[in-house]
Amino acid sequence: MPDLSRRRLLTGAGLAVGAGAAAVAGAGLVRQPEPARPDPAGVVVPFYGPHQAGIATPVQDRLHFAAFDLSTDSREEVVAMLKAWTAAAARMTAAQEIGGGATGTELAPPDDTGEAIGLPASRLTLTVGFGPSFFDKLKLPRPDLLKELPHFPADKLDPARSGGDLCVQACADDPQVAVHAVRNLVRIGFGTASIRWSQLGFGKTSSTTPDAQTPRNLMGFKDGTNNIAGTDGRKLDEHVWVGAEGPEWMRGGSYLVARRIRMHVETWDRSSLKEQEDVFGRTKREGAPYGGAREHDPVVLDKMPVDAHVRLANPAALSGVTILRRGYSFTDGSDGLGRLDAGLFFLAYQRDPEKGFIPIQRALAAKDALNEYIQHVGSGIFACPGGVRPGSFWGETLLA
Ligand SMILES: C=CC1=C(C)c2cc3[nH]c(cc4nc(cc5[nH]c(cc1n2)c(C)c5CCC(=O)O)C(CCC(=O)O)=C4C)c(C)c3C=C
Ligand SMILES: [Fe+2]
Repeated sequence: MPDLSRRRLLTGAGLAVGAGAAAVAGAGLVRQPEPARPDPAGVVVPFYGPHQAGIATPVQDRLHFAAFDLSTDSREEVVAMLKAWTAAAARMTAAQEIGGGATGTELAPPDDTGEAIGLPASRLTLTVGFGPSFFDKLKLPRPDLLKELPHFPADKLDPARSGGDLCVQACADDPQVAVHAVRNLVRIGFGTASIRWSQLGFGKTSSTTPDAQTPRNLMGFKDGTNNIAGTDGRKLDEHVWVGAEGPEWMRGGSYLVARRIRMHVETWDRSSLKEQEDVFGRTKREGAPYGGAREHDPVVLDKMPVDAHVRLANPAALSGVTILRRGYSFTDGSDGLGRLDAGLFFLAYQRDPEKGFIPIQRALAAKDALNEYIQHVGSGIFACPGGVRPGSFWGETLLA
């Protein structure tokens, strides 16, 4: 017998589908989340807080990232959708079914699609961002720092995998939980926003937990060694969280750059170990920087080849420029030419893209030895607002 939280109630998520999200908000029917239930397995990441979860949160194993386009220029409809999304997100991240649940009445489609019934929260986080076109479509003032990214040499961006008015980053330790969350947000958004492109990811390629073992990317190298730790409040404040310089709704938020980077793994696999290590300036097995013996030994730039990836991207080479990386590997089948469509879905959070991704990518695009083996094929930039308080909704201070 389902508990009270799973019984059918008249709710925002249910009404948003078909009747339109605006009707939900107007009628004030968005149900607030229930008090958190005991979490013996420690798998619930709190949804509310000064920052959105999913940025400094220890990186989960799986990703489902989705970029959406608005199908309306009505602010009221977008507000209604964001209210319904927020209410659903608060429930899904606590392993609660949304709306009237997955098995409400026989006579209507269930509010919750049901594939997460019985699954733990799996550390699900849902993080929302607004792209530059969101502001243009809704005639809202765009934050000064949210500009379309410049073109970088060798970019081969596919418009069908780039841009988007909004994005949702769903991360969880169980892929079914992440996919369920995005699917249900898509369903709620029907008529207001639709998916433009999406990306599944696995095998996190960046760690934000320095004590944990550093994960490896599909080139076989440890990735995330020199990253900002999610516990390093000073560095997060300096490089990731927007402060008083931003519009109020962005305080405690961050700018997200997403890049779908294809790896030519077949070419890579035919290169010598020496060539592979020279490309990064680190050893393959240990991940030690050239000139050092252990993974976390200090990076000494002039011990590395001049075009080594790490030498070019290290803050010491770029007047201190630092980002928080949160990428995932992907393998999306093959390309019809006998090659895997595999690579890195690169996600980076920063306080200011002009002092983060952009200068690093300019340096890498100009002379990174890695360029022979990769190609940037998708791109997006999004302003992720600060955290959500109980009773508020994603972007409230921007839109309300
Ligand atoms: C614009 C930013 C970056 C892009 C794009 C990027 C792509 C990319 N990186 C790897 C693999 C590794 N990157 C490593 C370090 C590293 N990379 C960036 C930035 C971008 N990478 C930074 C800022 C750093 C840290 C540099 C430092 O401070 O020393 C490493 C080494 C291990 C580590 O520190 O994480 C690897 C390996 C790939 C495969 C890739 C594109 C497909
Ligand atoms: Fe890198």
